[in-house]
Amino acid sequence: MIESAILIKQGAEARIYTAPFLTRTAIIKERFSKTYRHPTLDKKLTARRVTQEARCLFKCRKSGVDTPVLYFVNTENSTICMEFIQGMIIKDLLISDNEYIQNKEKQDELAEKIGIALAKVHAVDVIHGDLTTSNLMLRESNQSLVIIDFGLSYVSSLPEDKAVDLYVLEKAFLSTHPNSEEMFANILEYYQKNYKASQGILSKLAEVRLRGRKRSMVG
Ligand SMILES: Nc1ncnc2c1ncn2[C@@H]1O[C@H](COP(=O)(O)OP(=O)(O)OP(=O)(O)O)[C@@H](O)[C@H]1O
Repeated sequence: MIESAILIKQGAEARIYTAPFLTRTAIIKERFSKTYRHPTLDKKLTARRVTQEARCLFKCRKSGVDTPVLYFVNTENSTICMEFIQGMIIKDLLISDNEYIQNKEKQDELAEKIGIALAKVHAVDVIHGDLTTSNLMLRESNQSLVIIDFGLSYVSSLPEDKAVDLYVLEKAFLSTHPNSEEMFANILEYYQKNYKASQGILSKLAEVRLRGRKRSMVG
């Protein structure tokens, strides 16, 4: 890792650093090896994951979703270098910013941005894989909604996969932000308005919810 990099997060799968990049600040995400895996297999799987994350990030950005700009990828040392987003994490906004907690109009504005961004992601068949309010940010400069952390992303055109993506976000919303049912319903409304193929996905979402409820009753 470059000398001036500062470790900001040590996760289960990756370390996240900030580091200077030309005249800017970059985020460097370094995946580390899993010691329980055979070294050759591990190297191959880690390289595949790094490539997949970079591909999905790039695919979304190319189609008009605001994501960090991809600076470079190095599969040899399993790192992705990308733009550092100056802004607020949506989870923090909804937990500690009174403007958002109390103002329905502000929440609706945010729901529209999230719904439109998700519609664009799914329209190019990217499944984010880890949609939570921690992986959504608002850019400080222009208040644009930015999607981060494509670490579990993959490409699929299946309505079922898109529905599960939405379900994961719904679960995250309802478990992290009390009384956010209306806001999440608005997100889905904007998603639907901005994505022609959404009908089948929303029907699948109803099925996925039902399965989730049955599972939690058994468990
Ligand atoms: N491009 C970015 N700009 C600004 N901050 C970022 C960026 N990428 C990541 N971060 C910060 O680092 C944190 C961890 O990044 P990321 O979610 O990509 O890693 P992770 O280890 O996969 O985390 P998680 O456990 O949430 O899956 C984010 O929650 C965010 O605070």
